[in-house]
Amino acid sequence: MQSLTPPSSGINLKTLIRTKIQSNRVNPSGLVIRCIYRFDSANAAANTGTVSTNGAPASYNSAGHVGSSRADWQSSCAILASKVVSQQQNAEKSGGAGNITAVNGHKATMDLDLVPIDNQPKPLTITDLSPAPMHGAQLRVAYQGVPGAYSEAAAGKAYPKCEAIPCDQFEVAFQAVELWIADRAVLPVENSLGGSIHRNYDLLLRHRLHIVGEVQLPVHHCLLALPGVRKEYLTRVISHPQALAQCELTLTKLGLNVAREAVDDTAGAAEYIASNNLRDTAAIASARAADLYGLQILAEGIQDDSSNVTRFVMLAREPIIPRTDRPFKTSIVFAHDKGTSVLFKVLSAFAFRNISLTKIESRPHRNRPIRLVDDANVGTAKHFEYMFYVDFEASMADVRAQNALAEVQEFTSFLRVLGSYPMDMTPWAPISSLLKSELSKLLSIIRILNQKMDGHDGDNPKQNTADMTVFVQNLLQQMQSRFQTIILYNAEFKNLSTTFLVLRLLSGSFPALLSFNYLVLDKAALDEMGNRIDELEQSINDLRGEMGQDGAPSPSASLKSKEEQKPADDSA
Ligand SMILES: O=C(O)C(=O)C[C@]1(C(=O)O)C=C[C@@H](O)C=C1
Repeated sequence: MQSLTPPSSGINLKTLIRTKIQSNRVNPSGLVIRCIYRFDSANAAANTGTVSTNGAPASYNSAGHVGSSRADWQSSCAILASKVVSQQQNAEKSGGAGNITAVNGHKATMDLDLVPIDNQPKPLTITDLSPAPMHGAQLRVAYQGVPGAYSEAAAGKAYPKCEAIPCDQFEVAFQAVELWIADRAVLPVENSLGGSIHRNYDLLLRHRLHIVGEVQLPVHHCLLALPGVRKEYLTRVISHPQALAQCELTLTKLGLNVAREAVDDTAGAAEYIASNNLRDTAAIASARAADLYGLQILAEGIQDDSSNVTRFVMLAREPIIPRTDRPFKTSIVFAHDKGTSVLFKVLSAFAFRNISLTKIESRPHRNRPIRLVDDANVGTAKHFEYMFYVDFEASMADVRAQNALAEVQEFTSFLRVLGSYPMDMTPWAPISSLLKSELSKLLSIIRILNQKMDGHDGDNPKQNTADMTVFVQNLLQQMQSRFQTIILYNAEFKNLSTTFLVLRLLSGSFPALLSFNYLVLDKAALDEMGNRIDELEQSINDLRGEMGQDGAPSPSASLKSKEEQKPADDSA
């Protein structure tokens, strides 16, 4: 994965490492960084010591803890940074703003009238962690990414009015809390479409923070590009790997069979396009990222499932006191010397007590990834070893949970409670309200278009054709993207009256639009919009059939018949 960090005005990993390399006189091609990791008892035995980035064997110290000084901690983070430096060196060798190999290589000059990105908070980097700043009264919440990332929104949902602190890596967010730079971290652990964010599972084990809460955030992805860029110009789409995975099918449906490239976060992808003036690249990111970095939205709601949700956990230095007066969840991680055969026994400890599991995840047991079982007759079986992460619906204050864990402990060689915390019970945002808001935006676009077509907008009656062309193209692009969103929502939309209303309006508006737009829109765009209307109508008819509704006159039939009546040379 490429790494994008904020504009070069701030101190970042690159500068930290450059300084580090110079002061240590280390040859970059054989960079060896002294690193002491902090690990659990389960990991302590094997994961401490000197790590070599050039593949040289590592040696370990016996303490199994991070060194007591800040310098020790910083050097441990230099591992991340060394990777960044090598990427940067590659980028410098290969050159070209089109490559995302540079770490936040904001070298390209900006000739766009964009929102000044320098006003945005910069992601926290290793150097910012020393010395610890004075604490204000506001809760400081670390998240991974740059402003506009979904993690920032999750931080705001978890802790309204908090001071959200952007961090360039998940690891930095963990460390920020451990070093009292931040009070909490909010990190994604799983998504309903893309699955688990494995890195954070591994980091939960490596660090000593406690899960103190969870938030589930509906993730509504947009396709963003520089103003004026059209889908046809695109040769690649960049985003966080999770976001790329969540939009895979829709991108293909949109005809975007272009290269996909993974970067560190969604908003970072948007920022990168803006900073490097990349006209052949689109980002998958939030509407807020479009606002912040001056990009236009080419398509909205492009996630493959309209109810796309990411679950984030809130982390703190201290656990919260578990309660039983509201729904709680508990997260544990365990391993066993004898491998996976114990899994059934562990899980039955919950089943017998009627405790529901909400999630189970396995990760490689990094200390002992392989277990050899020798059998003189048949040879040697090589089993992979796992750490198991389980979330269950009960509070640690609940005696059922305590008994279940006492039993689990009997079967496992390692068990840790990652946290017992209130479940996110916020009501599900009904899809119809999202759809209604999309429809009302579509309606206002149609109204503006109608005014323009009729020459009633009055603000500039002498507007020349070129201005009008750009204006209408822009509005039609917005309409297309609203259509896309509506179609995605429509599958779940049961109340069809608003949809019919809009279609009727459209059937009134389109003939005028079409007659004008034969001059200003290419045929592909028109066809695409026509197809969308047909698809929408088809799905509405299907639903109406299912619901036994009376047939209203087909809006698109009326659109088509009006279109057929249009004179061939109608270009006014
Ligand atoms: O890149 C972002 O905006 C993030 O906040 C990260 C992240 C993730 O890690 O899954 C969060 C939510 C979305 O699922 C996509 C990306």
